Amino acid sequence: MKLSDCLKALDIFRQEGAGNPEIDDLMIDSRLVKPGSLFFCIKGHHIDGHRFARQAQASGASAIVAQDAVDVSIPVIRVNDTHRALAMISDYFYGHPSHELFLLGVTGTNGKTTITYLVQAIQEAAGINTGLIGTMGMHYKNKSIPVQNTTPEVHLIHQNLAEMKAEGAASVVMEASSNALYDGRLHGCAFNVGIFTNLTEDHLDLHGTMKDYMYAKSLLFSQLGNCYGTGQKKAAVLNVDDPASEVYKHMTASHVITYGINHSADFRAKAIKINPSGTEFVLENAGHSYPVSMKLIGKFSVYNVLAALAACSVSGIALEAMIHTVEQIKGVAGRFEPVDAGQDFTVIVDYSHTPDSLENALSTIKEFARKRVITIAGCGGDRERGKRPIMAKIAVDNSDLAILTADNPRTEDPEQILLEMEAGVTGRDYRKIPDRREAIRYAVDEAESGDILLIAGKGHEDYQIIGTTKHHFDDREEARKAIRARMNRTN
Ligand SMILES: CC(=O)N[C@H]1[C@@H](OP(=O)(O)OP(=O)(O)OC[C@H]2O[C@@H](n3ccc(=O)[nH]c3=O)[C@H](O)[C@@H]2O)O[C@H](CO)[C@@H](O)[C@@H]1O[C@H](C)C(=O)N[C@@H](C)C(=O)N[C@H](CCC(=O)O)C(=O)O
Ligand SMILES: Nc1ncnc2c1ncn2[C@@H]1O[C@H](COP(=O)(O)OP(=O)(O)OP(=O)(O)O)[C@@H](O)[C@H]1O
Ligand SMILES: N[C@H](CCC[C@H](N)C(=O)O)C(=O)O
Ligand SMILES: [Mg+2]
Repeated sequence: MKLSDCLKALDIFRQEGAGNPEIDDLMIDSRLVKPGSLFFCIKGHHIDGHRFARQAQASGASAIVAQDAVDVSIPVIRVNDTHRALAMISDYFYGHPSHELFLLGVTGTNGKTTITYLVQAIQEAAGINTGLIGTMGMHYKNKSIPVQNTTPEVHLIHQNLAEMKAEGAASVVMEASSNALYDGRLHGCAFNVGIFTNLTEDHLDLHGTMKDYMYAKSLLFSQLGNCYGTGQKKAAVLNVDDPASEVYKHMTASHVITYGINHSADFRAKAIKINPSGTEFVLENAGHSYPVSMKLIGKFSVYNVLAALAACSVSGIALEAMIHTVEQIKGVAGRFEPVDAGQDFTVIVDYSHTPDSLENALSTIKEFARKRVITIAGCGGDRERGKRPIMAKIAVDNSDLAILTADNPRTEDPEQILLEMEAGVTGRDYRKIPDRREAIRYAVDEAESGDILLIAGKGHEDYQIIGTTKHHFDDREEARKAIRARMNRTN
């Protein structure tokens, strides 16, 4: 596409330097620039991308988009906000893919990934080809593309939506992280359905206060429903048991569908029974009751299923068919995933990396624990610090034995993170084992017949980030190795 065509996406800009080069792709990282790239200078959280304009030119960039002056000899498009221009140009460059897809976005502190998998499974079973974008990558048909972010950068979103559409997707379900909503990574995405899970403490390093965190998430709902009469169905799917829904309800111009357990809702679960191999409940919808018996475990899983059912009802899929699909789902990788290597105690790997999710995981376990509960927990480095003492307290107070350890210390000192966690622990005994591998071995060796060991925080992750290096590390593999080693010693 010619530069002048790309610029049709912008209403306000100024071109410095003559020329109308061909644009082959859109880039925000100078290290990835190729001949023909249009390079956008983004002011990031850490670095100002304008510093790399010359490097982009040296790598063959055709033109630059910048909000500040840059010293290059290729055409420069000056705009007020480069990131916004990136969103507008990407949407145009890739042919407005989100307008032709049934696009669902999921926001909330916990449950986003799980709900995207549920929605994809329900829609696929109903014959709606569905792509997925989220924490565990971008997936469509047999293709998987790894991601750096739960919600990728805006040009990657539009590019991948276009590819999914070209390969036959009718719908895409994606996670809308608060960081991404706030940073504008979802600008230009025409969502049909916005789903809200819950709002509890996380990411206050970026958002500052819970109120600002709540408003960042509201951006998904204010993007919905401003185009009546287009034939596009739109709905906000809100959790009535979370007070933030009351705010979001007023922020969307679209239809609202509610779900919940504690209050009256369009999709409501009652008579919930949790056991070690699944959960049963009665779904109430439009005056009818439907028994549900699923393999997913816990009250939080009931919330996720209600959200997915409510969201998929927008496409008109029959409720009985949706329930049938949900009942077949075995689980989502790293979310309450059992590890069975023939041991006589239970091991559960779970991606609970927030206070609320850890509390939920432990309260679910308590529903069926007959003997001791052993918990391994850590907190990520270069992430919100306020949650550290809270998570440590939850782990220690709700376990017979808690082991505090490292979880992606990144550029922070793991010992310092542990000290901040320990500040929240009062009066009860716990162990501190900074090396996560050692912590897992210790816990496995301590476990006795019938105990439950929860390894929290990393779920599906197959790495431990130390400094800026990703080392291979998988809680499920480590648990298996530790169990085998223990069995070999005792045999
Ligand atoms: C703190 C934060 O949000 N960072 C995101 C942000 O990067 P940044 O603002 O730090 O970028 P920067 O390093 O300052 O660089 C500025 C610009 O210079 C460019 N650059 C930089 C170096 C160079 O040599 N050449 C060059 O061109 C960069 O490509 C960038 O365009 O923009 C990048 C591109 O979109 C993101 O990948 C990056 O996510 C980092 C990896 C991250 O850890 N983000 C977390 C906090 C996050 O967003 N998490 C949420 C999930 C949360 C949840 O699920 O609960 C997510 O959606 O992933
Ligand atoms: N509805 C829910 N309410 C509270 N906790 C939940 C809920 N669903 C899942 N969890 C807990 O949160 C963990 C993470 O779940 P999931 O990956 O689905 O959330 P997420 O919102 O995608 O997280 P991330 O912000 O890292 O992308 C799970 O392992 C489980 O412990
Ligand atoms: N999406 C979350 C994932 C946290 C996972 C945990 N293992 C950690 O590294 O803190 C984040 O980026 O904050
Ligand atoms: Mg996720």
